[in-house]
Amino acid sequence: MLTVANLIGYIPGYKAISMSRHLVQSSYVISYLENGLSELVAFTWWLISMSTPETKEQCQTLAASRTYKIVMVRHGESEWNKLNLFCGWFNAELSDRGRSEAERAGKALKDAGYSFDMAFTSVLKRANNTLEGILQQLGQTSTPIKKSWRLNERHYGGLTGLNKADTVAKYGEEQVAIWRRSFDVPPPPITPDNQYYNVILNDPIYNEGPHKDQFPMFESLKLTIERTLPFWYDYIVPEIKAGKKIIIAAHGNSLRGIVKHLDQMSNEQIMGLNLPTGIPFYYELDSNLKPVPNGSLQFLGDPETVRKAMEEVANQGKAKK
Ligand SMILES: O=C(O)[C@@H](CO)OP(=O)(O)O
Repeated sequence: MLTVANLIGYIPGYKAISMSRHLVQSSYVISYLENGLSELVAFTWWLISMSTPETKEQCQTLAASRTYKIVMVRHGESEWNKLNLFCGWFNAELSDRGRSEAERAGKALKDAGYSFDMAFTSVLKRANNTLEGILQQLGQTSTPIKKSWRLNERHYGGLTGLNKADTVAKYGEEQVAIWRRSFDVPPPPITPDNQYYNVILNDPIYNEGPHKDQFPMFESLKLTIERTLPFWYDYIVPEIKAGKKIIIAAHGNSLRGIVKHLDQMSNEQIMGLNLPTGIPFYYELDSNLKPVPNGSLQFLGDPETVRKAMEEVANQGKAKK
């Protein structure tokens, strides 16, 4: 009788499948999928392999022991970081230092042996150009890139364009710290008299969303997470689970949202985290996308450089000396 099993058994290269049940393991399915052979054949094979309780258990054990490494990087220094201005959704350029940071990040990733199948970034050019700089160093400029406003920096509302140290002088360090790092206290909304109101609202980078009716006028970290996590689940998680090696080039606060989620940090814990510009970090996640032991937030940089760079970001919200 011509069954699917027999049929597969007669396809050269797949004969072994029907000869030995021991060979039927999910790792073979994964490797065949990764090698680009017919997904249909691999899927049929998987269906057959799942038909015995032992192999089903083997599959489950193998799947559960699989880990995933993902890399994230905050963009290099922007022109507005350099001027110490609240930037948010304004589309600032990278500074010269920012471009060098991107180049250095790419070199560090190359030296550590990284390569990527897929990249994610915001619609803001400081993150896009950082990613391009990294991919250039890796010799991987044809890596598919998915951009989304959901990975943007938080919208800094009425603070957009203000100097951080001047804002400290006017409102005090404590208030500025609350605006910058509290979990759910938003900055005041941006209003039409702000010179960047129309520049941001009518920027063609937002043609694909968000819709004008839902365009944010301010965002706390909580609100930022509420629009970043749907993108994480809908677009990033499926690629991670498909075994793709991914990099996310985004922003201080959109990445703090992802870090908070992955590490299940409390609202208080996340307040203390300042991500440095242009220093890549990675996570190693288990099959439930929870960090494995020692798998959370590992920077690719020497600890002293990372510490100083984090301190520099924290100090942007302090009074001028
Ligand atoms: O101004 C901004 O958009 C962000 C990041 O540059 O600043 P902060 O570190 O104050 O959240």
